[in-house]
Amino acid sequence: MNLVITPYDPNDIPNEEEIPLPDPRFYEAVGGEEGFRKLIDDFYDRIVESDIAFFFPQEEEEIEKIKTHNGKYFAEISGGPKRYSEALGHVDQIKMHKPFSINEKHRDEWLGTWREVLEEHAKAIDPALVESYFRFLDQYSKLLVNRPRNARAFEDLAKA
Ligand code: HEM
Repeated sequence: MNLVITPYDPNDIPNEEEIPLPDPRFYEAVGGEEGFRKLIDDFYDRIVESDIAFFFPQEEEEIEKIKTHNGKYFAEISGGPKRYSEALGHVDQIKMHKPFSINEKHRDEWLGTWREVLEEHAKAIDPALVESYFRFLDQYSKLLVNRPRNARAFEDLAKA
């Protein structure tokens, strides 16, 4: 499987409506509810150990909530049940991510973490399905970068 992180270019941001959703067969291919939950568990377990851990709560209980809540979103976009939108309606993810100052390095780390998870758990799946999921994340994450790369990071300011 070929999971490509395309470079972030502030002058070439995709239109949200034009980003193709992942192939809806991805959810079942990865093992439905149980299989998908394993992906999500592994993703957030790695995130809290990653270079972007500072964005996320560290308490076990809070991470559990995030796994359950955010997992519904990622399952839904992959062809799973529409539990996220049933609970919340339409959520503007760009607005939702505004409180977090995300730069392109953070995006790389976030996508790199997903790539590790997929390479580990989705080895046996049709690569085209996995690639369609990753391509969505790669494109959509460009909309969530909201801070220039060379801006002083919050974590640096906190250290100063
Ligand atoms: C670019 C790197 C990204 C960073 C650093 C990031 C960071 C965060 C943080 C800190 C939160 C709040 C804590 C939490 O609930 O998890 C969050 C929530 C969330 N993120 Fe991201 N995110 C990124 C990319 C994405 C992408 C590409 C998507 C979707 C394709 C996404 C979907 C979500 C969702 C669904 C939530 C929960 C929103 C809600 O409260 O309902 N994130 N993200």
